[in-house]
Amino acid sequence: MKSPRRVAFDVLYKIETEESYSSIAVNKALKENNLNKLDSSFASAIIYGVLEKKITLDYVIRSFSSVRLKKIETKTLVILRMSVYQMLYMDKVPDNASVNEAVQLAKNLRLFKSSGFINGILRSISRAETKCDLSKIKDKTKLLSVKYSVPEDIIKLWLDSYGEKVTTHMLNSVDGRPPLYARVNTLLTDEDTLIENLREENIIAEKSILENVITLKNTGSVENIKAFQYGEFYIQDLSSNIALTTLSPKENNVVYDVCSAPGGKSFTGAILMNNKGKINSYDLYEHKIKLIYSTSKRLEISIINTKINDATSFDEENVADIVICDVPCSGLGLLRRKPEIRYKDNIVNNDLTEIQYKILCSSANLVRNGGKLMYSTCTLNPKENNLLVEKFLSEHKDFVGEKLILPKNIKRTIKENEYECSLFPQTNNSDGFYFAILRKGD
Ligand SMILES: C[S@@+](CC[C@H](N)C(=O)[O-])C[C@H]1O[C@@H](n2cnc3c(N)ncnc32)[C@H](O)[C@@H]1O
Repeated sequence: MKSPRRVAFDVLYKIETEESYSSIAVNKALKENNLNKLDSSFASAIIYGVLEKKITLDYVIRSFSSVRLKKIETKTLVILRMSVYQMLYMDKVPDNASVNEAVQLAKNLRLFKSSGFINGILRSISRAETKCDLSKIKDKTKLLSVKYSVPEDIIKLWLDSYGEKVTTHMLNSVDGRPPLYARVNTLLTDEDTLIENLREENIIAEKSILENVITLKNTGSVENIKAFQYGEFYIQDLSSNIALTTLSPKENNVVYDVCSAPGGKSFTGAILMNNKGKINSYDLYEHKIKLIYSTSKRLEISIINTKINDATSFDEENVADIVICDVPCSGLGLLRRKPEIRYKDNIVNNDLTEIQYKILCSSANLVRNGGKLMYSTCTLNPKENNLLVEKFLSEHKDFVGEKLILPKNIKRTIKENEYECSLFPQTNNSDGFYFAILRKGD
């Protein structure tokens, strides 16, 4: 059986070399290696911690290494990061233990030449009074980047777009595991009964700041929970729930959800519509469409029709009361949930805006006169959000921004047009998210 450190190493090496998603790689590795609860949480803490703190850890390694970071081969670097992470952030692990374990791991991986190098660097870090000395960094963007382990181009984007106060609050909130939110399926149960049922299964379930959205802890694998199997809830972040509650679809509406998989916004729409009316849920990929179909069945939702379609064009004859346009995006609002996203190349200067704009324009043709169009992303980048919607409104004079009435308890972080809202993790404890609601003139 593999040790938790070895499992953590395998996952981190895989993410580093194959661009796997952390949550998928972690769940798979924990299941395959049959680690007990304690070892699983130790391995997960190292994996997520190293991913979150990679830039900071590399800064420390660079300060103590005679070899340039780029010249250190990947397996050795991963072992160094794991050990430095334990020394810097895991108080319960004595430095000596983390160094010895790192050297042993290197030997187990037959990295005999590197084990001396690893031992040397780690021993000097462990002896140093100040392990991470940021005082030498004079540039503000670089300092924030190393301190919070977020690449400089993202820091620069946020400083320029949202200012220093909002950016530092956001950076302070991107570490650690985010809350796990679940939407109550009020077609089948109510919030209090579901919480009680979950507590009977030893799950810590609590109300959130939004009605019918609860937080879950101590779940283990969600698919094994009885209330989940009975269709009484599904996992959906607070941010999407805020957007859908604000959009407020009504019974007997016709709704088109043009980029819908895995289906969260369609399900919440159907529940708010009391399973009366019609929702067409489109997506580009068949395997993703199948997921919507199977979850609808579990939730006993009958008004969703799934269709494969490229949302840059439609051949629908009928128009809808509401069109939801939740486009593919750079995902900068998800740094807490998927820490590895931040290190992708060109995440800020991406070329997604072209397809996002195309999808928004083709979706606009599906809205009836007087109907609503919601544009949303899970990113915090004005180019994909505010500026794109501003351009749309300037080129589509038949649409106007609709004043948003946010649900009770939900607070804005920055001043924006009244038809749009950027949600920041530090304010409502949601993922970062953006949505705008536009109405087509009668
Ligand atoms: C942000 S996700 C949607 C999440 C979904 N609305 C929810 O709440 O569960 C974006 C989706 O757009 C789909 N997509 C990407 N390009 C597309 C296109 N050209 N046409 C339709 N769907 C597309 C992706 O497959 C992905 O499922």
